[in-house]
Amino acid sequence: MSEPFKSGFAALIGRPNVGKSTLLNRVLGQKIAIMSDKAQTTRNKIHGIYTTDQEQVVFIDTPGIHKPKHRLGEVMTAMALATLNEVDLVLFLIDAEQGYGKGDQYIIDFLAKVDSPVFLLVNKIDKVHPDDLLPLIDKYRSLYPFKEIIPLSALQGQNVSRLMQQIHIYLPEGPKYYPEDQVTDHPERFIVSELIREKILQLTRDEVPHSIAVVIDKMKQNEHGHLCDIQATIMVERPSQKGIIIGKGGQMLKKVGTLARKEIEALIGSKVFLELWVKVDQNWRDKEEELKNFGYIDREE
Ligand SMILES: Nc1nc2c(ncn2[C@@H]2O[C@H](COP(=O)(O)OP(=O)(O)OP(=O)(O)O)[C@@H](O)[C@H]2O)c(=O)[nH]1
Repeated sequence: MSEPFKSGFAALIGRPNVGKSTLLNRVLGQKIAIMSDKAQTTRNKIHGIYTTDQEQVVFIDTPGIHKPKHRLGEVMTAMALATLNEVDLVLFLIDAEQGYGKGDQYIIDFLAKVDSPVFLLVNKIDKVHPDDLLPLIDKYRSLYPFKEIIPLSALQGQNVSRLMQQIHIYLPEGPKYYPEDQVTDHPERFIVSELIREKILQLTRDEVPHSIAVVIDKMKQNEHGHLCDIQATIMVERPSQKGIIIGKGGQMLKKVGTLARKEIEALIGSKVFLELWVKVDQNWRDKEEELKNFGYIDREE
């Protein structure tokens, strides 16, 4: 007799930069979540969907949990907590090289309020000596009753299949929530805005903080589906940031546009006409209305 089909939702949490997007991409085998070596690139939840003959795991890539510094931070933190209590499994990712830090204690305090089973995933083991790994694991084990502790490397792939085996064990019996060829339920618009944001962060290095947002004003395919017309606004907090993003003679914005356009074309499979604008709006992060516009708060609330 064949095993029953299992399915469920797994939330990926951890401090910024521990490798959540890298792990999600490794498991799903393609670029869905946005990767960057900078903190806080993933703002919204991204559902990555992993389907085999035996199971379907819907991954929720929550934004890095951290002490809120402004209104946006509070909203993100509240969203993350709500998510953790809804899911079947919480995957708490840490960076083996960075070791234990205050940010992790903050998350562990959160976990005390969560009923879902929690795995500790010790990532980036390719960067540490095995002798340093055991004391680190002992330290975390003393802080929280993790159901499983799995050292792995999201980048190189070590132990990722073991992680998937353990996830399977903990999943409840359930239906296929999504068709098996679907890997994300996120609207293309969101992925497009994240791709543009990623390019800006990559090209401007540390000159532009993470306080930028990209809003897609228009995204329309022409009748024959050969060309997609996209207009997007990059929101910054200060005129100096606007200057950096536009660059000398518009060079930087042009570069951002070219790189983003190529990836968007690959994503949607048609030619893209991309127009970018930059707008200064001080303290947009603190404005409730703006948060709603960006989709961080439900309009119904
Ligand atoms: N050496 C090594 N580097 C890794 C590993 N996993 C992730 N990284 C690197 O760590 C950096 C951050 O990875 P991300 O996947 O963007 O981290 P994240 O947790 O999604 O970050 P946020 O979106 O900011 O929360 C990138 O430069 C990755 O290449 C790993 O297993 N080994």
